[in-house]
Formats: sequence, C-alpha cells, structure tokens
Amino acid sequence: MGFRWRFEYSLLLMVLLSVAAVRFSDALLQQVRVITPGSSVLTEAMSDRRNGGDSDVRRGPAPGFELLCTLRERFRYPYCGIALRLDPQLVHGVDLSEVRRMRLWLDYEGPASTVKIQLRNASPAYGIPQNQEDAAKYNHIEVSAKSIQGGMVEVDLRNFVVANWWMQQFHIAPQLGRPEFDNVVTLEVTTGTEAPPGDYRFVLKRVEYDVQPLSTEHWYLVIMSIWLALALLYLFIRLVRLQTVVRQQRQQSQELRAINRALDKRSQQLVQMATTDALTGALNRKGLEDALQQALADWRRHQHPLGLVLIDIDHFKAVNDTHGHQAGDRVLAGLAALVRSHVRGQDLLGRWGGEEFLLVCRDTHLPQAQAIAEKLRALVANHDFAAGLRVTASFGVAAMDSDRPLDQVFAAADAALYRAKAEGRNRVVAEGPA
Ligand SMILES: Nc1nc2c(ncn2[C@@H]2O[C@H](COP(=O)(O)OP(=O)(O)OP(=O)(O)O)[C@@H](O)[C@H]2O)c(=O)[nH]1
Repeated sequence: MGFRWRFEYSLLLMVLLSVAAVRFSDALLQQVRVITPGSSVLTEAMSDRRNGGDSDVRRGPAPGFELLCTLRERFRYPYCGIALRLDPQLVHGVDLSEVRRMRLWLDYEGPASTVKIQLRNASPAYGIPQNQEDAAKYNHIEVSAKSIQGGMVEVDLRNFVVANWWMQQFHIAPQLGRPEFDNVVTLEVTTGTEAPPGDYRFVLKRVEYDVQPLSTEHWYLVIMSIWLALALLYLFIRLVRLQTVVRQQRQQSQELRAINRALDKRSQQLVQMATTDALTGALNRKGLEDALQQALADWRRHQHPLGLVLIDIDHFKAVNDTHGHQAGDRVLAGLAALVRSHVRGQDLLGRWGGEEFLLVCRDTHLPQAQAIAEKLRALVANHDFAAGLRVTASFGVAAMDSDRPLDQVFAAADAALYRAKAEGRNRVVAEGPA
C-alpha cells in the first residue's frame, strides 16, 4: 500500500475519530463524583435550636444518614435537616461552578410537601465574618416531595436561587444576589419553607454530581492541536521524502553525466583511431584527406595559402634489410615524432604511404614551406634513430597559393619529390620548372 493510500486511510480514520470525539464529548469528558453521607464527608443533624427553637433531631440507624426530627413551633421558622460539611472549617469548599446536575438518593417522610436543598457557598466578598454561622451564601432550591421518584431526585444547579432573608439580613449588594458555586462548603437537605410541626424522617444515602475536568473548549483545542501536529508531521514526512527523491535524481543525473563523459571520450578515441596511424601517431590517409579538405575550404574562404611537403625516407628498404623490420618501424615512428616536434601546432603530419609522409602547412607560401622542408631535412639527416642508425629523407614541396585544384598541387609536390630522389636524395626540391 503506497504512501498516498496510507495517508487517505489515516485521514479517514482521523475524521471518524474527530467526529466521535465531538459527538461523544460529554460521555468522554464527564466524570461522576460521589459523596456518601456519614462516611466520606462530615455529616451533621441540624435544627432550629441554634436559632432559639426547640425542635428535636436525632440520628437513626439506616445506612447513609438517617435523620429523625420533631418540629416544634417555638422558633418562627422551625426547621431541621442534614448538613454535609464539604469543608469542616467552612473556608475551602468544593468548586461546583461547572456542575450542571446533582442527584440525591433521599427518602423523605413528613407533613411538609417540599424539601429544601441548599448549597452554601463561602466567599470573603460577602463581607460577613467567616466564622459566623450564616456567613456562607444560601443557594437553594425547593423540590416537591413527590418529585423524589424511586428514592432519587435530580436537581439542576441553574435553577437554584439565593435566599432573600440571607440577602436582607446581611445587607448583601444586589450584584452578589446570583447563585454562586465556586466554593461550596456545605450541602444541606432540610425541611421545606413553612414546614408544619410534626415528625419528619430523612435518609440521605448518596449524592452524585458530574464534573468535567477538561472543558469542552479545551477538548476542542486538544482535537485541533492533534490535527495541527499530524498536519505538520505529514508535511515533514513529505519534505523528507522529496529531499530523498531530489537526492536520488541528482545522483542519477551525475551518473548519467559521468556515463556521457565516458562515451564522449570513447567516441573521441574512436574518431582518433579512425583517423590516426597506429605506428607513428601521425594522421592516416583518411585523417589526411579530412585535413586537406578543411585546409582547402580555408583557402577558398580566406585565401589562406597552403604548403604541402612530401617526405620520403631514402633507401628505406635497405634500413629494413640491414637492421630488420622493427628497426624500420622505429625509424618511421621516430621521424614522425621528430617532424611533429619541430613544426607549428597548426601544421598537420600524415602518413601517406609506407615510408612516405605528407606535411600540410596552413597559412604558408611556397618559400616558407621550402624553408620548413630544409630545416626538417637537416634534422632528419643529423638524428640518431637508434644506436648508429641514421637515415636521410627527400622532400618535395608545393603550395596552394593560386586557384588550382588540390590534386594538381599534390601532383606538383610528388613531382618535386621525384626530382629530389632523382637528383641524389637528401634534398629539398620545390615545385617549378626543372
Ligand atoms: N619497417 C617498415 N617498412 C615498411 C613499412 N611500409 C613500407 N615499408 C618498406 O619501405 C620500403 C620502401 O622501399 P622502396 O619503395 O623501394 O623505397 P626505398 O627503399 O626507400 O628507396 P627510395 O625511396 O628510392 O630511396 C619497402 O621495403 C617496404 O617494405 C612499414 O610500415 N614498416
């Protein structure tokens, strides 16, 4: 499976996971917190006796916290109930500001038709000394006894209100009159407003509420961050892969260039081999013909004169016969090297036949060609080709410095050479009347 397919499957998977993470965020993020009255939290029975009343309260034996209460009318607003101290010092409570719902497992029996649930929030902002009995704000809700279905009642914290008597008694500023749950120190379940005198029974078994440690906004931020991180990872992988491809291509093109260079060199070698005489390194017949064509074109275009010098070793047969064929070969190679090293780079030497060479001198008139031939003649005659092996050569010189066919010039050089041989060898003869 290629990178692209893997990427598309991963993308699909990521989209599905993201949709699921958004769709089921409540279930994923919410955690249930449980308070067990009487065991996990300090739980107390409370009554109007602290306000001068004479209602009686005592704890019953039922699991959780059972409160048995007899309300009497001495206090104007008789009440009794169960208080869960979330902080026994009533200072550092629990932050329930993000909590929406609370469930209470509660049995209730009594002549009043409502039950009051209070979440008391402490804050120095209320301006009441913290150690005072009623310092914490009274956020409450009154639920109907009938709404306690199957021993459980669920309350929505958004429906709580702040008790008016508390606002009035402590002269609380109106802007503090909204329910607050950021520091709940006590949860109370009490008899409802204007509960008639009589016997009451509360059993509070369990309190549950949902918290969301990670807010929905943060959850979306996490999802987006994961997307961003994966996008960056993808780009990084693409970049690394592209770099690898570029590196490979660069390497391939380097290899191709090296192969091309080798092929160029080889083809140059082949061209050279095709136009060069293997024994002497001079041009062969084909190379010479090409060079002559080129020189002729120069003559036609620019009227550059062209000197031709035919060189023929004298009595070469005798060299072979006396010193052997290999010595003859050495003389041929030696003569070619000697000539090449004493003419200009633009002059071309070729082997015309067995022991006959042709020197093509560009830009050279007949007298100059003759002078070159004379110089070469003397060099050859004084050169040691091997220990004690000396030869002479005859030179026929002609020049293309007027408009005539090349083969005529060549024939003139050949005729001059013939005359040089005839006149005794080891000499230079230039074309012209005998
Ligand atoms: N060693 C060697 N000898 C060669 C080669 N090509 C031609 N020859 C010999 O060159 C000799 C040429 O002899 P001839 O044509 O009679 O001329 P010559 O002996 O030089 O006499 P002249 O030119 O009249 O002075 C022959 O013996 C050829 O065998 C070669 O490549 N190597």
